[in-house]
Amino acid sequence: MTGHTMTPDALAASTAAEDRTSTIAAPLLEARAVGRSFAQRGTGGLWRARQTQLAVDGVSMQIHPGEVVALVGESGSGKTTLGRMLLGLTAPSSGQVLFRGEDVAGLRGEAWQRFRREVQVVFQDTGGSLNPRHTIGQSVALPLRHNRGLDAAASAREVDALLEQVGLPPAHFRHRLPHELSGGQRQRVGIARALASQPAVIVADEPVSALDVSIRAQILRLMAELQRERGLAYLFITHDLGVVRALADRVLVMTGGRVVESGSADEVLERPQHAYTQRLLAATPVPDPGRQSVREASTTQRLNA
Ligand SMILES: Nc1ncnc2c1ncn2[C@@H]1O[C@H](COP(=O)(O)OP(=O)(O)OP(=O)(O)O)[C@@H](O)[C@H]1O
Repeated sequence: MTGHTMTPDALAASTAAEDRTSTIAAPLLEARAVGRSFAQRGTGGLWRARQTQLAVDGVSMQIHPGEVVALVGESGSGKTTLGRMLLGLTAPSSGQVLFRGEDVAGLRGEAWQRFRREVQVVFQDTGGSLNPRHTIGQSVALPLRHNRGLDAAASAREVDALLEQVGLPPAHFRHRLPHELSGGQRQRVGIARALASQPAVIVADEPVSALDVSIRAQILRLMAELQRERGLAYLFITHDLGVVRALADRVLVMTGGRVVESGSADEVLERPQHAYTQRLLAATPVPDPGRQSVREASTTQRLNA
């Protein structure tokens, strides 16, 4: 199957049709013609010359259980804004975001809590958002106590299991403070914290772009492993096409707030149809055989970043 360039509606219909998982599982997360505009301050005066800017313009897309979807595009194309709408952090100006078929705008009480638990985020500098006075153990315990209601003993056991899973030996890291960790180690803590809520999907917004190149592959390998082991779905927001090749099942290409092309990672990277995607690929060489090495990495390769 080849990639496509088409209108958002046609794209949504095609995405649903081409995705074999759509016939067996309802989407976890779905954007239906979502748009978001922001007021922009004009240059002529403080508030007089206000204009609105359409950061996301009628995007439709779906993320199914266990699926890794990459969202690529240049800076300013609207990727983060779309991700924030899928996370419920930014309200759409138009259209709908659905979680397990229900409009997120209408979720209340337990349904809203379930959405907040099951849809987690890992930011570029997730480690930077850790409370500097909380130990790593306390930071990871917080969602266990709040979101899952575990008692102190159960949450201590789970903290250790989670730290172990992200490659941070608990005896060594549990009592440390964030400033005592490297950037890669802090990002592992951020991943552990996201996992603590037992998510079905993680929105990962440039999760490795702040890290040294040598550390990036380790974190990507960890994320690929966790995805496989836990059957997680990811929305991977990135401008790094190497990451797409390494991890993604499906790719959406955004420019100017719109999705202009979608398809399997191989289709889009090997046979890009849209001129924008072709330019993006020409501007960014995509290293090969990373896909295999990251996807098939074994747990023994997990290193402390
Ligand atoms: N809170 C906001 N207020 C005003 N404008 C905003 C806001 N958030 C985003 N924008 C604008 O919307 C557009 C899309 O931004 P967005 O961050 O979604 O793009 P992006 O593709 O994620 O870029 P990057 O890769 O640089 O993060 C940009 O022009 C940005 O300036």
